[in-house]
Amino acid sequence: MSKNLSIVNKDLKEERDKINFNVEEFTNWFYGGAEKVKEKKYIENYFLSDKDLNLELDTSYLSYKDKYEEAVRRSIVVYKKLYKLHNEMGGTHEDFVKIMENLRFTMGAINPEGNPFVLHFSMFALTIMNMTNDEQKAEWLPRIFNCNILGTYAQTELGHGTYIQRLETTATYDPKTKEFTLNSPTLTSYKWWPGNLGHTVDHAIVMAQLYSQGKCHGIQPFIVQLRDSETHKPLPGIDIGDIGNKVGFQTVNNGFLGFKNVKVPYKNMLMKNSKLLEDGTFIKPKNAKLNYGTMVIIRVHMIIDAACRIAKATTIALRYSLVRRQSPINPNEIEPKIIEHITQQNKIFPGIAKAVVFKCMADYLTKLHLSITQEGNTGNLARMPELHALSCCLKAVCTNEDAKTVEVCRLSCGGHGFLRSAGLDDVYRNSTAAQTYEGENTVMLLQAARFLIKSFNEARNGGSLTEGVKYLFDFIGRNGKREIFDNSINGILRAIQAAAAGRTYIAWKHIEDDKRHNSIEVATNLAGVHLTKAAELHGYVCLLQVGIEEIEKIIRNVSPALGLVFKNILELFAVDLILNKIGDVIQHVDISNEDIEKLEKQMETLFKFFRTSAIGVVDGFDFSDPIIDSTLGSYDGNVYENLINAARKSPLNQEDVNRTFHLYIKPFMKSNL
Ligand SMILES: CCCCC/C=C\C/C=C\C/C=C\C/C=C\CCCC(=O)SCCNC(=O)CCNC(=O)[C@H](O)C(C)(C)COP(=O)(O)OP(=O)(O)OC[C@H]1O[C@@H](n2cnc3c(N)ncnc32)[C@H](O)[C@@H]1OP(=O)(O)O
Ligand SMILES: Cc1cc2nc3c(=O)[nH]c(=O)nc-3n(C[C@H](O)[C@H](O)[C@H](O)COP(=O)(O)OP(=O)(O)OC[C@H]3O[C@@H](n4cnc5c(N)ncnc54)[C@H](O)[C@@H]3O)c2cc1C
Repeated sequence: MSKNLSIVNKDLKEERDKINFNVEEFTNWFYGGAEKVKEKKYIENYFLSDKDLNLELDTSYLSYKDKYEEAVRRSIVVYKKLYKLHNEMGGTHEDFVKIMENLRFTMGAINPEGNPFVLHFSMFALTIMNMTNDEQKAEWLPRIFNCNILGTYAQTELGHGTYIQRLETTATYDPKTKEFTLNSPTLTSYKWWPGNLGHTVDHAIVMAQLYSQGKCHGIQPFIVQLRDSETHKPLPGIDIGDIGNKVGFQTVNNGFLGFKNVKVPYKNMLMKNSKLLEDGTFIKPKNAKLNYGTMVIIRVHMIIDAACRIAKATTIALRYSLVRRQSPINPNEIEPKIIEHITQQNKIFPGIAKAVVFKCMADYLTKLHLSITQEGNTGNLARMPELHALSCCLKAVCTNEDAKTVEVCRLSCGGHGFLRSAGLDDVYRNSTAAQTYEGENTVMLLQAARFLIKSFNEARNGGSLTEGVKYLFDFIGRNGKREIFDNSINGILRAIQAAAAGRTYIAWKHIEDDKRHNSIEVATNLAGVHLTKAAELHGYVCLLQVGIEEIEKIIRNVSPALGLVFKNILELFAVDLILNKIGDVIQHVDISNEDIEKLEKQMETLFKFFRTSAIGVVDGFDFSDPIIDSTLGSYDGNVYENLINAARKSPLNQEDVNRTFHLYIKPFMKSNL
């Protein structure tokens, strides 16, 4: 990639000269303030400038094993520096969090196919922080923080990932020895998928069915040592390894794990929620789903990951579209920048708007999570179901949109988008992995739909509803009449709400009708397609509603010029959404053909306005070149130079003639067949 940032492609420079708002002001909003931006830049540079990382090496050309080993090596360089920087900054917990938050994105540039330690610093540490009692915290947290032990979160098994109630790993308690014995009674009970498990970590949180006093007490978390701390050899009774090549995440070292009579001490069961007395008496938690808490936290975090992947992909696609020229629009004119083709705008602009609205949602959900967790810490668990439903719903809707948008961005780059050097393939692979991990998206939508159906029943019976689903009252209040469409942002919101409520009603009615001949469970299964559609529409309602509220606040706090850009972005998001969901809207909203045509025209007007702001917004996402890591999306826009330079680095181009010519091709050509 070209290094000389001063020589910016002239087409791109011309675009930047026309930006009519303060890009830095946008960046400050995106990262939560000028101070945070400064920190981000400092931390990013602190790590990425380290020559020991050897970022010049294009790891995509390495073998599976070499990729893993290089990812481990680079990660250790980073983590050593992390502790050095942490000390320099003052060594507080807040400092550590600051560095980790920024490292999340920087790590993507260092290990593009995944981080072999990611589970240690996320799900392993979080589970120990949130599900242990005070003695356990004192014992484990310092060792985790100092990396004296490394861990992962081992829940999924060969036979079960979704329906975790049926996990088969057993932990049987013996009050005489005060130990649990862990076993994998079947092949399908082998742990399968946990990240970093294969060869990297030596500990794991293992989710296993607890047996005590002859009874099964459901799945509980245990801290289990898997490998010897000196030799790293698997401990007796542990069968462990890597699960092999995958669609992506090649360096995450996802693993398998089987237990044969592995002894675990009493104190290693995480006891914040469920408790087991030393004599083997089990004490139920206040809510059995408290043991699912780590999954909820990660689902909340996944919304900002989705926003950032979209931001990265649209940055690449837009910068490329502003320097690539092809196909004259008027036959006698010069070839335009491909962004002038309106279909190209339609591919990229709504994606940029999604990144912004998802970021608003991520901020909202993070605050909600914090406040509901604080309530939980005082023993009030009333809002747990709401948080669960919302995090499931948005995890699914945002990662589905993320994968779709990233793929559209790749397509918008034509042939060059298919090159690895374009930088879109790892983003896509990470997006598509996110559709499955931390709860498969259909399953997540069905969880959200459970909440919607409950709320619908509540609304019909005149009960009370949480804020986010109050629109169900409006639907019921209309008594079968359709919502009348009006072409304003709030009109669009009401239309999507009517579509979501209408689809919830269809699903509800489907269940009620089927219940006459079937059990409620069978009836619910038969309504599944409607339920997922209802949950998806509900997710869009939440996004638009939060988008409207947050962007109104932003507009009050930023300069008028940037305010106009935010207004434009919000409208883009809303109009794109309603046009994409028009089939659902027509079913429940009185909307005419003229209204739809007006919306389509409005979209064109919005594109026209956004045409000049778009580059400012993607520059404002502030991904530095090493983070973008793209021949098509670098800041200087010197796409063609970048492409040829990257091609020259192909291992095949390091010699004029490849040995296969003499070995196979020449003899074949001379053989006269
Ligand atoms: C530059 C750009 C770069 C940007 C990117 C940057 C970084 C990204 C990089 C890396 C990514 C980071 C992380 C590393 C990657 C991967 C890690 C992956 C880790 C995993 O992949 S780790 C395994 C996750 N594995 C799952 O995710 C399993 C899914 N499966 C379940 O989650 C459950 O199994 C469920 C819920 C389907 C059924 O569970 P069940 O059978 O026990 O429950 P049941 O259906 O009976 O429901 C009974 C009642 O409980 C309620 N309920 C349920 N859950 C609740 C909760 N949590 N809170 C409150 N209530 C809850 C229900 O709502 C219902 O309520 P009601 O009855 O009132 O309706
Ligand atoms: C990259 C990656 C990293 C991962 N990391 C970890 C990790 O660190 N630790 C860990 O423990 N796990 C991890 N996992 C496992 C992951 O959490 C599970 O794969 C995921 O929860 C889906 O479960 P499953 O594989 O059992 O899918 P399944 O549930 O078998 O899904 C298969 C199909 O069945 C459908 N289906 C299943 N149940 C229902 C239902 N109730 N209603 C309707 N349809 C249904 C699904 O929609 C899907 O179409 C990871 C997975 C991936 C891909």
